[in-house]
Amino acid sequence: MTDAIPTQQKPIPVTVLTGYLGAGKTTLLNRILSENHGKKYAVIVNEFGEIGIDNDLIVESDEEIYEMNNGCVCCTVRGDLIRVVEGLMRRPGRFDGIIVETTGLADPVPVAQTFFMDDDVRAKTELDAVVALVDAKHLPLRLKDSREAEDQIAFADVVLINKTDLVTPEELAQIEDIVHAINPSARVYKTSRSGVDLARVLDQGAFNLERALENDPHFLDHDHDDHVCGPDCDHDHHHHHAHDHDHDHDHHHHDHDHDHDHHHHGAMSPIHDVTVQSVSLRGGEMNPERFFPWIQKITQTQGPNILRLKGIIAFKDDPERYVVQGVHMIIEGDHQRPWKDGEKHETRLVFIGRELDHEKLEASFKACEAAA
Ligand SMILES: Nc1nc2c(ncn2[C@@H]2O[C@H](COP(=O)(O)OP(=O)(O)OP(=O)(O)O)[C@@H](O)[C@H]2O)c(=O)[nH]1
Repeated sequence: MTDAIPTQQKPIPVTVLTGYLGAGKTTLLNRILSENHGKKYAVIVNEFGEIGIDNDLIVESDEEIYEMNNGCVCCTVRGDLIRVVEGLMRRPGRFDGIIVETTGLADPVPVAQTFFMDDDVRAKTELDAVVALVDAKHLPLRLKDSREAEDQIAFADVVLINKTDLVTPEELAQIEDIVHAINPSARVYKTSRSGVDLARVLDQGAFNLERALENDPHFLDHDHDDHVCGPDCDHDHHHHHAHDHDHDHDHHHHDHDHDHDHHHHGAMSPIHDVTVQSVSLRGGEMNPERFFPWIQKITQTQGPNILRLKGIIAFKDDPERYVVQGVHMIIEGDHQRPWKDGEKHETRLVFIGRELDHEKLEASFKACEAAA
């Protein structure tokens, strides 16, 4: 086309992936990025924990991945999200859709609101569906200790009850009942390893603004947008979460540097559950004979407090990166890919949980180093 007249672009569908820590969001994202569906997605991830492991767990693909900054989802992340989406919109035709993976502790409501509040974003995108992953094994526990888990299900258009391999048919039936009770209108599928026909997740046209407004009459209020979040930020959407201000001082020490213009004083964490904290450990090459017994012992003795652990492990004399991941007492590990030329053989490990003893974890972790 030589004509400079801009054509009206069809709004780009946006899929928001939500679900508690370790429920299977990245596993689903990796399926979307790996399957041969002939479509191109821009992916926006918002991770928790300052040493950026999540990004390393996403499969390598041609897809473009954008990171949102850690921060209070009410303002910092929303500002980031708008900037990223606006950037994408300047390149029409390059993407068939946008996928936003939120952190496991995030409330999906402010993320969804973003697509209605900024006029430019609203004109060019269309919230297609909020997809919630549920860890079938740990849902009963989550409903007891984490408000977010319930909010995520309640707000979803599509719910994947994942990890069906870890529960009995009776337990699974109970989980289904619970999910239906929390959200009677969601489309619900049972999955293992987030294995769902992507036609049931993408391009759903499922997001229902009326339902969102029924649940929260203030869903579209622009007041949310004008609000200047301070340390006492307590937005008036229907979820009231206490904000954690100071759990993790390192929180803003992340590698990428976004140009921020927010109004916080001091560190603001995306964690809405004040009892949850993260411990990030960095080290050199590990001795597998020390590391494996150590991590096993930690998950056995502190499993109930470990909501999530993930790490990229450099073992001495191992040409490949090793990934460990855990949720409570369930832990798995595997080689991921060869270390690249010039890549630093560094070990990074993040624990997210309650009552974690940073000093003890750090000291015992350091004792697993090959050079120790
Ligand atoms: N047994 C079993 N494990 C699963 C299943 N789905 C995912 N996992 C494992 O559970 C762990 C967490 O999966 P992720 O996809 O990273 O979960 P997530 O929701 O992205 O986690 P966060 O980003 O930390 O919130 C990984 O070790 C996965 O391999 C499943 O259906 N069954």
